[in-house]
Amino acid sequence: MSLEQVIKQIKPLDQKIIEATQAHLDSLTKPQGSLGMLEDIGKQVAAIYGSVKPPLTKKKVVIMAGDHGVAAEGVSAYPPEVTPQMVLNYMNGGAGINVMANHAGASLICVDVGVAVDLPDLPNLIRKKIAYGTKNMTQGPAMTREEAEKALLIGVETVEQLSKEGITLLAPGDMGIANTTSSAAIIAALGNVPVEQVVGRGTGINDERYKRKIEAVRKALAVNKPDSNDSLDVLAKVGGLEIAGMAGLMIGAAVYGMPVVIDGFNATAAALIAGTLAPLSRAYMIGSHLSAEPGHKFMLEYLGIKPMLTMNLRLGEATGAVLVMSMVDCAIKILREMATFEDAGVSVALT
Ligand SMILES: O=C(O)c1ccc[n+]([C@@H]2O[C@H](COP(=O)([O-])O)[C@@H](O)[C@H]2O)c1
Ligand SMILES: Cc1cc2nc[nH]c2cc1C
Repeated sequence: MSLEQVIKQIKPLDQKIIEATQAHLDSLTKPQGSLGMLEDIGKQVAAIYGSVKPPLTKKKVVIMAGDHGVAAEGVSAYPPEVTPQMVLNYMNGGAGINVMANHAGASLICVDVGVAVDLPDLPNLIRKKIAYGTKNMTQGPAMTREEAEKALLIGVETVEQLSKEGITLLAPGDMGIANTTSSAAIIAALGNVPVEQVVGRGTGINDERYKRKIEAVRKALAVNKPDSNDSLDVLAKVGGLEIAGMAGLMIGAAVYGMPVVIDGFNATAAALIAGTLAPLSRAYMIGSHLSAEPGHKFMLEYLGIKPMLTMNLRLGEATGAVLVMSMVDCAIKILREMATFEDAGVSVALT
C-alpha cells in the first residue's frame, strides 16, 4: 500500500464518545475538571479506543535507529559509532530506556532503519536497513524521497505487526548521533523559525561545535531549499531515516487506533512530519515532556501539543514518553474505578 492510501485509512475521533466521557468524568467524586490534563488524556484515549471505560494498556517502546552523514561536520559531542553501540546496549537491557520502560511496564524493540554498520541478528532487533546512514545534508539531500517514504512505511508496518500482537499504546524513541542537527533543520524549515533559536547543545556540545552546528543547519537549508509546504521534501532533504521511521510509527498508531506518546526533540520532529502529512494523526498524539533542547517548544507550539512534564530531559530513546505511559493508565483507572457522586452518596455542586 502507498503512503497516501495508508493515510486515507485514519479516522477522526468519535465526538460522541468524547462527550460521553466528559459526562462520566463530571459524575465522579471530584470538583468538575479538577484532574486537569488527566481528564484530557482520559477523553482522548476513550475516544481512540471507542469506550468510556477502556481496558488498561499494553505498552511498547519502539526505538528507531539511524545514522546521519552530517555527523562529519563535527556537530555532536559523540562519535557516530555510539549509534550501533547503543543499539546493542538496548538489546542487552542496559540503557536508560530499558530501566524506564521496565518501570512503566512496557516492552521494547529497536528497528534499524539506517545504522551505518551491519548489526547482528537479535530477537528484539528488527533489521530493516534502508541505507548505511543518510548523506551529509550540507552537501545535498540527506536521502531520496523514495527512501524517506520507505522508512515511513516501515514505521507503519511495525505498528501493524504490534497491533496484531495486542499492543495498545506506543512510545516511539530515537537513537542517532547528530540527529538534533536534522531535527533543528526540520523545525526551522517547517515552522519558519530562525536557525539560532532551534539549534541546541544536543548531547552536550562545546561552543566551537555549537557554532559548527548552526552553520551546518544554515548550509543544509541553503543548499537543499526544502519546500515548507511539502513535509516529505523537508524530511528527505534535511531529515533522518530514524525520524522518518518514527513519523511512520505515529501515522501507523492513528491507522491502527492506538494512542502514541510523543517524546522529546527528535520524536517531535517526527510528529511534525506525521502531523503535516496526515493531519488526522494529531488526534492520536499525547504530549509527554518539554525537552531541554531550546527548539522543542517551537515544535510543540506548531503541533498544538501540551507537554505534561518539564524535567530537563534530553536523552531521547522515548525516556520522557514512557513516564507519561504510566499517566495514561492512571487516566484510564480514573474512568474505570472512581466512584460517582451517586454511588458514594457525596453531595453535588451548588448551583
Ligand atoms: O529527545 C531529545 O530531546 C534529545 C535531545 C538531545 C539529544 N538527544 C539524543 O542524543 C542524540 C543526538 O544528539 P546529537 O548531539 O548527536 O545531535 C540522539 O541519539 C538523541 O536521541 C535527544
Ligand atoms: C551514550 C548516548 C546514549 C544515547 N541515547 C540516545 N542518544 C544518545 C547519545 C549518547 C552519546
